Amino acid sequence: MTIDHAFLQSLPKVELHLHIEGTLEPELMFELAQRNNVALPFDSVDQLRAAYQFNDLQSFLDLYYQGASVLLTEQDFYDLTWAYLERCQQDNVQHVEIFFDPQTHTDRGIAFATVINGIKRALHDAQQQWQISYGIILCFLRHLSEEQALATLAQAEPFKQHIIGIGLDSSEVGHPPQKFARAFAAAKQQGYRLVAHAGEEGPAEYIWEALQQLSVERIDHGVRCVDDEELVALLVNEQIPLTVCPTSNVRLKVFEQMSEHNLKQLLERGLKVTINSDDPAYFGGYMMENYRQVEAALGLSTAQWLQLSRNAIEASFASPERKAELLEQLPQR
Ligand code: HPA
Ligand SMILES: [Zn+2]
Repeated sequence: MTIDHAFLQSLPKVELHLHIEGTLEPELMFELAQRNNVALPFDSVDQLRAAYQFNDLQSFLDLYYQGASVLLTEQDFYDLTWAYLERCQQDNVQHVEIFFDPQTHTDRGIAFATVINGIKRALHDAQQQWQISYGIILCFLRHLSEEQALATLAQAEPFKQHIIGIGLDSSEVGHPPQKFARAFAAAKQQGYRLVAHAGEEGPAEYIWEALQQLSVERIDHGVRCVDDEELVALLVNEQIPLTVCPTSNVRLKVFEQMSEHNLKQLLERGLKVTINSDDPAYFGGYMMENYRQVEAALGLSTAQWLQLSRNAIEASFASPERKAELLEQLPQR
């Protein structure tokens, strides 16, 4: 049968790779800039959106960190997160594990508490209103030092009950996972679940390092694993989830166009692939748009769509009860 919009919409979705700062739409950025008296180097929403032409990860990160400068108060973080959750509701996303980058904010003098309390309150409200379940994952910025990561981990301590895991993001090449081996060991000892970005622009070797030296349970992106057969075999055998971000990969030129994306190949080789939106305000696609573009370019079967959905539920850090609830919602075909 052909895959139609109604079928994709009906799939119970789980988002495992989403940077909350990457959901800041230009309209909200301008609204917050005005509210907080922050100057933006753009005259209009249209001019800002026109600047979203990226050559690689770094060209995106430069704008992404600049955009975050409008976020000052707890209400700003609430409004940011709430706007994202409204989109989740539209796209039938029922469980989210969102990344936040505390260092982007604490380095500007914003209190850790301001950031996490705003994010947390919006997630709590969405759970009440729409039964969306959630986890919060704190990411270390890998272009900064391991000492700074350890200091951030210490700052997180009073909020530990609100944070399910630790991740690693920002500029990948030149900042291998092993740089954060001690920080991840400390996080593991404190009981956090562990994930890391690896194999987006960086080599397959970084995926090995994330697994062996950081002990992560999931790999964020990971699409470059195909360069190493032994690694692919391990990822398949251990069923280590890859949180793949199709529109992000095309916009950051990891793949020139969606038809060249290796997602279908990864799936056919038995890797535990999931689909995620990464930074949807910058890459032009929330979950349904990612599903739609993948289907249009790669044409997956019904069984493959169900597999992707099942993978995301199983790969999540949701409770066994919640996972069972989500699995029950998969269409029977
Ligand atoms: O895709 C990404 N990669 C690395 N760092 C990031 N920070 C936001 N998005 C990303
Ligand atoms: Zn990411």
